[in-house]
Amino acid sequence: MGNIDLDPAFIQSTEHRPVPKVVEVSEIPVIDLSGIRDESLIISEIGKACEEWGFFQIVNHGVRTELYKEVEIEAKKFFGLESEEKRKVKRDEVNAMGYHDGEHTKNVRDWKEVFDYLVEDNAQVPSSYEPDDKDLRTLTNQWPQHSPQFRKTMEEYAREVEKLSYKLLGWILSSLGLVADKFHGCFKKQLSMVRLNYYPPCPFPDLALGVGHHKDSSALTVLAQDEVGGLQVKRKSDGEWIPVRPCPNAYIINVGDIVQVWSNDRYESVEHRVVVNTTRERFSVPFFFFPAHHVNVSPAEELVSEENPAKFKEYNYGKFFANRNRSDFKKRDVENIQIQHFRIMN
Ligand SMILES: O=C(O)CCC(=O)C(=O)O
Ligand SMILES: [Fe+2]
Repeated sequence: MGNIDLDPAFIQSTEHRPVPKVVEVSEIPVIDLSGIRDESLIISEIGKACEEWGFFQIVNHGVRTELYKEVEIEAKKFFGLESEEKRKVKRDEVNAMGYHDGEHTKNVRDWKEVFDYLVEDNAQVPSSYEPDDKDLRTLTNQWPQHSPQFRKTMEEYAREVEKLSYKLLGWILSSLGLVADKFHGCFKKQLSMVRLNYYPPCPFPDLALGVGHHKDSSALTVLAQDEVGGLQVKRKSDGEWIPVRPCPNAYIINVGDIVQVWSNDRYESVEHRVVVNTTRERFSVPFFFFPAHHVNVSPAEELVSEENPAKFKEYNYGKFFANRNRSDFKKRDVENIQIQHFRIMN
């Protein structure tokens, strides 16, 4: 039966038509963290996922579902305010915390609005990325005044996810044969922050992205997403963009640049991006587990040997952070700093 003869009653709407090429989607692993499970099993599943994907989802993670629901409610209320109200807590060149609607990833503007806050308020960071400039400045949280509940909810949420992050880091390090708390001290006076992301519907989803392709500079990231979907991960095996299917009450965990360096390249910080759509707004909440500014990052000595020399030179996390937050690279059209710049070519 040719198309011309087809009774229109058969014709599916565009979104439901089968696509000619069926892409086989393999999913990132889902790992069950329930306390009754054998910890060594959890560790080996995490190790395998870090090696193969750099991404995994976790369920039964212990963070209360109702608490995250409150975060979502407060985030929706906040982004629904008049822009004049949101701009009262706008971040600026000096203080990187607060509201922002013009973020760029790799010099292209992202289709999103964000609100950032520190897990440990205040935090010290280098004033400039120049290696010889020893000046520090203070980052401070800015809280919107429209709802007394906002700050309380966000602070409680940050504390819960921070606890989870230490556990996850411990398991990741154990899977590498390292002592679980080897790097815990690096997070005293941490720069960790929570970001509320709001992606409005976009009339040009084929032209713009919610977040352009990037890798996280964190040790690891703990991300909550709603049921809309949009996050895509670059599959290590073939470089295909694979959607991360929303899974109720799960967190998405990804290896960040710091774990890549600590692991001496065993675990890679994998590229990801966010696509937008024309009809549905989307919310997501990443927790970036960042060390203190004075921490110098280099491969764990246990993972370096004559046969397996260090793949990275040491770098200072504070300077890396300051470099990422430079206000001049958009204008100068240069690439922002990457751990690749510290790679040792053997
Ligand atoms: O919204 C998401 O799903 C991911 C956002 C993200 O990758 C980021 O903010 O670094
Ligand atoms: Fe990211």
